Amino acid sequence: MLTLSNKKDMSSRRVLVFPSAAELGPALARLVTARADQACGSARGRFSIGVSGGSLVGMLSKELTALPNLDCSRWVVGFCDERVVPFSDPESTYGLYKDQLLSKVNIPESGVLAINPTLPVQECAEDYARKLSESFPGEAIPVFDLLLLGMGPDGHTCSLFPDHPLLEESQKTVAPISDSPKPPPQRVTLTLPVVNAARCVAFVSTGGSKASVLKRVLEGGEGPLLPAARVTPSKGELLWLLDEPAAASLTLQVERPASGAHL
Ligand SMILES: O=C(O)[C@H](O)[C@@H](O)[C@H](O)[C@H](O)COP(=O)(O)O
Repeated sequence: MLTLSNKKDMSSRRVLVFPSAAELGPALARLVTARADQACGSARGRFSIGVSGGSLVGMLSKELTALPNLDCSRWVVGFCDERVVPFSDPESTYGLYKDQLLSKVNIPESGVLAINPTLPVQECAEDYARKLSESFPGEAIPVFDLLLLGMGPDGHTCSLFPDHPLLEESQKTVAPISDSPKPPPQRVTLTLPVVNAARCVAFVSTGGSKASVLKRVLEGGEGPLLPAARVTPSKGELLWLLDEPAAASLTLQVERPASGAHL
């Protein structure tokens, strides 16, 4: 069983609120480059990052491609989840990153861990799990240096949806899903044991439409834990990067970092 504790001392969770998404973006870039420098300078000698779709694609791509001296030659980029559609399909998260980021920085092709969307969804998940295990040799659970996650208005993250049996997956590192409530229905996703094994997990959530679900995820409430609330890295850091509209309903203590501050 890929078991990891799901409990985390909430005092090690940081909720960081920025005036707007425009000010959050550069802070996200600083987080990524700081973690990349740290990882590349460690015995691992490389930086492994998992990225998500949604608004994160544009924000991350814009901020990273604007940096003058970004060196991605020792980066390994995986996908926290992916839609099983051709790369040329506008729904392909890889396709979007390829156009907006991967083709514009010096990440070697061998450093990009993408799905094979020509495979049926079950085989696609197995194939992606194999790629991860080859890229993280000797690790039963791949330990990413940084996972960047989004959260949908229903509290989903990766392709882990509320009340879905995949939330209980404890054997696989990557799971197929054929009944995603959010289209397209066929996807592959990292499982919670992999997400919770990461050294750092950062959610990025912006806009007033996220305010009520964020309150439930971060401050609790009735009913079962939403998928995003189940992201509680067993040893790693957990950061929530929000803008003021998304944080509007929160009453918990948050940090409001100064412009240019290191996270
Ligand atoms: O595959 C998907 O359907 C998206 O990747 C999705 O999971 C997204 O990450 C969240 O809905 C948050 O999206 P926003 O950041 O755009 O709100």
